[in-house]
Amino acid sequence: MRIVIASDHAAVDLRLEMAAEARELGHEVTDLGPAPGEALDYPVNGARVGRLVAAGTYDLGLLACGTGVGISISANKVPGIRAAVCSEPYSARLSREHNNTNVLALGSRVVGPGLARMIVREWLAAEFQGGRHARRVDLITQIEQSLDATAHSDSSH
Ligand SMILES: O=C[C@H](O)[C@H](O)[C@H](O)COP(=O)(O)O
Repeated sequence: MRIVIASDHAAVDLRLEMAAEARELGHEVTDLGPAPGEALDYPVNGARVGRLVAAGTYDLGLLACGTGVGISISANKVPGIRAAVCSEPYSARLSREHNNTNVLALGSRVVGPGLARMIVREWLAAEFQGGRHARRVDLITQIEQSLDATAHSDSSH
């Protein structure tokens, strides 16, 4: 698969580890940086990766910051992005199988390199299961597009 990866300044080493794992698994990986020593605010690269995945330029995105939280929130602001921050492989796998995540975020101050590689491996190997999960992911998309019935009933209060 075509994968785009990026981080902020707090997660350069972890990002390189994640990129290496994806490449070793045979994926085509584009690394947007930043370079070691370069300061970069996490929303910049969260949004960049989100836009590139939402546009279909890449199949999946990998992100990292200190906790994975800020950069995943940033990516999730892009319509069409379902980013999950994970610190163990089970949630990473289920995030693909049930939630059809298209971006995975990890925290460099949360997980070590070995666990990060395992999480990336599990996430990349998993596949969306569809079925009842597709209905729920469609509901998420409707929320994003303000098309869900709940949004209309809320507006009457
Ligand atoms: O969610 C935010 C991330 O964990 C950032 O990596 C973190 O806030 C960066 O902090 P600092 O600039 O103090 O390294």
